[in-house]
Parts: sequence; structure tokens; C-alpha cells
Amino acid sequence: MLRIAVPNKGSLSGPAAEMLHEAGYQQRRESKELRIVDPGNDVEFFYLRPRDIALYVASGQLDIGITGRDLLIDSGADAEEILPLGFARSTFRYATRPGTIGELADLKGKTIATSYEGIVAKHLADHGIDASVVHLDGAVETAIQLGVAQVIADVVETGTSLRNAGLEVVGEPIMKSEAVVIRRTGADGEDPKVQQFLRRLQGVLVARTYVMMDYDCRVEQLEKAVALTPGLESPTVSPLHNEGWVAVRAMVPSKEAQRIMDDLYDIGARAILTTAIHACRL
Ligand SMILES: Nc1ncnc2c1ncn2[C@@H]1O[C@H](COP(=O)(O)OP(=O)(O)OP(=O)(O)O)[C@@H](O)[C@H]1O
Ligand SMILES: O=P(O)(O)OC[C@H]1O[C@H](OP(=O)(O)OP(=O)(O)O)[C@H](O)[C@@H]1O
Ligand SMILES: [Mg+2]
Repeated sequence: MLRIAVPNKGSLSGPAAEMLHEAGYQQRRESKELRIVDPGNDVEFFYLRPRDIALYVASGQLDIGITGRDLLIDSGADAEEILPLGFARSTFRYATRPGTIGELADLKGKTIATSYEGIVAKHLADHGIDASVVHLDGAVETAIQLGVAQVIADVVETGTSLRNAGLEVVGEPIMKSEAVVIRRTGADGEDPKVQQFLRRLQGVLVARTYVMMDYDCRVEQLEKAVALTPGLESPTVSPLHNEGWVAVRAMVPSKEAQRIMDDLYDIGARAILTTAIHACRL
């Protein structure tokens, strides 16, 4: 039975459970459940603190886990990313009061508050900057106002928390993060159970980012039309009853669907439809 770690709280937990549900796995019914078995899929889910997941996976007790890339790197655990999942996207950045720090080198001698000591210590060491790091559990933005630090290093998504605290970012992002599937470093990459799990999640990712597009066009316009909708491998082209016309079917990225429909219309395609993809295996 495949043993999988899933975040039990925080920004990762809702979207992770939703993705697993879309991939056909049973999920817990209430947030106090710490472990469930899905016998139909031969999988056992353990609901753990996101920050602990890399450690459990590195220990070899659990086969794979879902966590944040930033949490994985911060943990220093012997685990590696095998599939990015596209949710809980964020950057990790230094921030301070406007006008206090111009560039990275100005961090020298400062005290930096963060919940991600591992990432910050490594970044400072890589840049040869000698600064102190103070660990806080959360609400790090308030540390400057309360005099615990002159600088913070924290997760930034919309920037609202920084603005509300009257802070501005310093330098470029230290890293970009999103939810990722991880496994123990060097674990068997061919394990069929793991491969099947990854294919299911990849199917959800594709279903979320592509739509199916159908349209009719004149045979003379087919090459131009196919250039607009090349599909993932190649579009399906079927004859229509009306001579000189064909029906075309191809997957297109959802974000580009409206532009592609305009372009197809301009070259004479008609009856252009898009439909959602609910699941797929590529
Ligand atoms: N506002 C946010 N937007 C996107 N991702 C976020 C946000 N806040 C945290 N994350 C991501 O969530 C993961 C941290 O999850 P964790 O549960 O430890 O913290 P949290 O979501 O801040 O929850 P809490 O602080 O309430 O426990 C990291 O990968 C981080 O990048
Ligand atoms: O750029 P934003 O969109 O404002 O998002 C970033 C904020 O979200 C998270 O905080 P959370 O609400 O989880 O509280 P915490 O700081 O206690 O973890 C993170 O730690 C930042 O503070
Ligand atoms: Mg938080």
C-alpha cells in the first residue's frame, strides 16, 4: 500500500485535498482525522504538519508527500521534488521599513526574523553576509514594529501582509515556491504505484490547464487552422458531410482559448466550441 503524507493545516491543505479528490482518491471527512485508508486505490494518507512532511518522507516511513518547495528546502531533509503542483505559489523575500536597506549587502550586522531559518542561513552564507537570524513561528511582519528584528524574511504572495505592516521588499526573491510532490532522495523512480499516483495528479493538472476545442473549417484553411491548434500530439481531423469541410478537434491551453477562437474565426472556421476536460492520462 502506498503511504502518502498530506498537509493537515494551512495554505496547502485545502488545495491538496481538492487535487487528490479530483484524482479519484478518498479524502478525510473531518479535519481531526490524522490518517485514512483508501482500500480501493491501495493508498494510505497521513495528515501531517506541512513543515514535518519532508522529514517523514526522508525517513523512508512514508513513500511520498505533498509539501511546499520552500518547506522542503528549509527542512534540509534528504528528500527531493518530483512533481510541481501549481498551487500555493509564492515567493520568499527579505523585507524591511522603507529607506532602511538599499541592497542585499546592507543586511550585514542586522537581525533577520523568519520562520524559515534554513533558507535564510543558507542564502546569507552563499552571499557571504554576516547577519543574525531569529526564529519566529508566524506573523513575522510584526517583528520589526515590536523591535525583535530590523529585517524579516517571509513568504510573499499578494504583498498585502507587507503593505499592511508598512514594509517593502529588499532585493530579488530568495526563491519561488509552490506545492510539490516529494520522495526520499534516490528512492526507486520506477515504483509502479508511485508512477500511477503521479500520472493521476498529472491528469488533474492537464485537465485544469487545457480545454478541448472543436470547430469546422474549409479544407483550404486546414493548414492555417492546425497551426493555431496543433494539439498535444496532432489534432483529429474528420470529414464533414458537406464536401470541402472538415471537423477538427484538439486540446488547447485554457488561458489562450478565447484568442485562438478569435483567430480561427478570422480564417473562416465556424461552430467553434470548447469543452472542459474532467480527467485525462496523456
Ligand atoms: N499567502 C500564501 N500564499 C501562497 N502560499 C502560501 C501562503 N502562505 C503560505 N504559503 C505556502 O504554504 C506553505 C506553508 O504552509 P504552512 O501551513 O506552514 O503555513 P501557512 O499556510 O502560513 O499556515 P499557518 O501559518 O496558518 O499554519 C509554504 O509552502 C508557503 O509557501
Ligand atoms: O503576500 P500575502 O498575500 O499577504 O501572503 C503572505 C502571507 O501569508 C502567510 O501568512 P499567514 O496568513 O499564513 O500567517 P503566518 O505569517 O502566521 O504564517 C505568509 O506567512 C505571509 O505572512
Ligand atoms: Mg503562515
